[in-house]
Amino acid sequence: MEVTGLRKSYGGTTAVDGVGLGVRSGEVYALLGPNGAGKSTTVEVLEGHRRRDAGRVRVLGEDPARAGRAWRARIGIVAQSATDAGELSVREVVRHFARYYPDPRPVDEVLELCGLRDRAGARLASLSGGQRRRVDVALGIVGRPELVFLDEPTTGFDPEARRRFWDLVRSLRDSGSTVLLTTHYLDEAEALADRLAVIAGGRIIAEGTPRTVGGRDTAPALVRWTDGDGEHETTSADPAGLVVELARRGPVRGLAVRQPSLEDVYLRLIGAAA
Ligand SMILES: Nc1ncnc2c1ncn2[C@@H]1O[C@H](COP(=O)(O)OP(=O)(O)OP(=O)(O)O)[C@@H](O)[C@H]1O
Repeated sequence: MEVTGLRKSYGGTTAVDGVGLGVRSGEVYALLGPNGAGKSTTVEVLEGHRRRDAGRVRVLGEDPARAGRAWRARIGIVAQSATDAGELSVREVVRHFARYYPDPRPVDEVLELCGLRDRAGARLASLSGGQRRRVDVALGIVGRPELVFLDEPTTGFDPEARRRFWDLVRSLRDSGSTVLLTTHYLDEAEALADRLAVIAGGRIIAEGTPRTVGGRDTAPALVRWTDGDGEHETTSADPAGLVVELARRGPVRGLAVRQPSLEDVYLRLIGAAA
């Protein structure tokens, strides 16, 4: 995916204000940002579901605004709003969607991958919120997509379901799919993303790997220790040097060195952009 100068307004509200990004084939790319930052609008333009006001967009070599059925069969979408087909069973709805694609995954494989095998015969209306969300994911991957859009896919998942879903995303990547993920869970971005971008006010304010974004790898570290004078805590741009110095001074207990977490960096970036 290649995006430059993407803009979109709704009436007087500027939702996306000059976004540029590139997603390489086979990577998991996460878009992070607060509510209303412009993530879904960006994703919807890339999916071909929303018209843009300006900018150049290429997805799998085509402009989503003009791409046809064959292009659509190569992408999978898990949108924010849930599927509504309450009277059908889980298996029926997955089988139904599989018919839209030229080379679908076997229905049982999809149910297994999404942790829905035990609920295959249940009507959608009888599922819990998290189980419904898994059906959305199942419908997004049944077509064996080259590119998968996951817009806040694990909202409402319990911790075990979230871990299973992470395994599913990794197996999608291992099978060669490219994944664009939006999420509010920073641990999810850290666990899954090869690269990520932070978006605020319709602009990308930082981009990098989970380890390096926003200067995370070079930011001062928090160092805590206890010695004969009591407990101490300080930030240091040279934590290794500080630790050597502390060891030279005398016995130290409870030594901990903590680099900023992705959440620390994210909150700093968002705060600076506000
Ligand atoms: N259909 C619409 N009509 C009018 N304004 C809209 C519409 N969709 C989004 N907006 C506005 O555009 C801005 C960006 O919204 P968008 O849904 O892209 O943000 P988001 O980053 O996906 O937020 P969230 O994390 O809450 O899903 C917001 O100010 C929102 O109110």
